[in-house]
Amino acid sequence: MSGWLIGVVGPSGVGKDSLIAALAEARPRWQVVRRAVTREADETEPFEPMSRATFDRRAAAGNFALQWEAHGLCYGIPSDVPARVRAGDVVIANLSRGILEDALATVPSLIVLSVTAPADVLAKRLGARGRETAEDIAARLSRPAPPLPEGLRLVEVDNGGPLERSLAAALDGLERAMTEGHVQ
Ligand SMILES: Nc1ncnc2c1ncn2[C@@H]1O[C@H](COP(=O)(O)OP(=O)(O)O)[C@@H](O)[C@H]1O
Ligand SMILES: O=P(O)(O)OC[C@H]1O[C@H](OP(=O)(O)OP(=O)(O)O)[C@H](O)[C@@H]1O
Repeated sequence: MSGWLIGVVGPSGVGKDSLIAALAEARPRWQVVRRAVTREADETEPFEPMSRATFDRRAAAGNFALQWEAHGLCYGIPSDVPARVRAGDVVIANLSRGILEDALATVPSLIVLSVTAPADVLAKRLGARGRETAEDIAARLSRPAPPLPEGLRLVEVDNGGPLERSLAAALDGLERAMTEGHVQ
């Protein structure tokens, strides 16, 4: 039986990486994708940091199943992800809303976990996270939200409240979507 790709999307600061870490702790068999990102390593997310030149070389060599640019950075999802999902693994990745059509074409057993929170909460969280400058935070907050494509298996979670509540809602929605997906 095929596994699943859980694509976690939502605006900067909404809590995608926090929710991904909580999901992985709650479901130890679910595997978190280590993205390639053209940014210095930091504590917010376990990604593979690399230069733009290395990223471009890896992309040309076919090392990414999905790739995109946002916030002046390049992001890549390793090329083994589709095979891992076909082999039955449940794999979680922090994705851009702009590449979901590509993601669905690449991994048909995709479930999108869309995370939301009010704008004032996002601003406060990005400030507290302290990864970006004030200027970068303003740019992230003013970036228009790419629309979600039609026809996705979609689970929506409001992370405006405590993370534990969002985790419970996400687990419930994701496990329902997995059960429904497999009986179709
Ligand atoms: N439910 C929550 N309540 C309070 N703070 C949160 C919650 N979810 C995330 N945070 C905090 O908000 C900041 C941004 O979260 P993060 O997971 O990095 O978001 P994203 O990956 O979507 O940019 C972090 O400092 C994180 O600890
Ligand atoms: O097209 P969008 O849906 O707006 O998403 C664009 C990018 O923003 C997030 O990046 P990143 O992980 O660098 O930032 P974040 O942790 O602050 O969300 C997300 O993971 C995407 O890579």
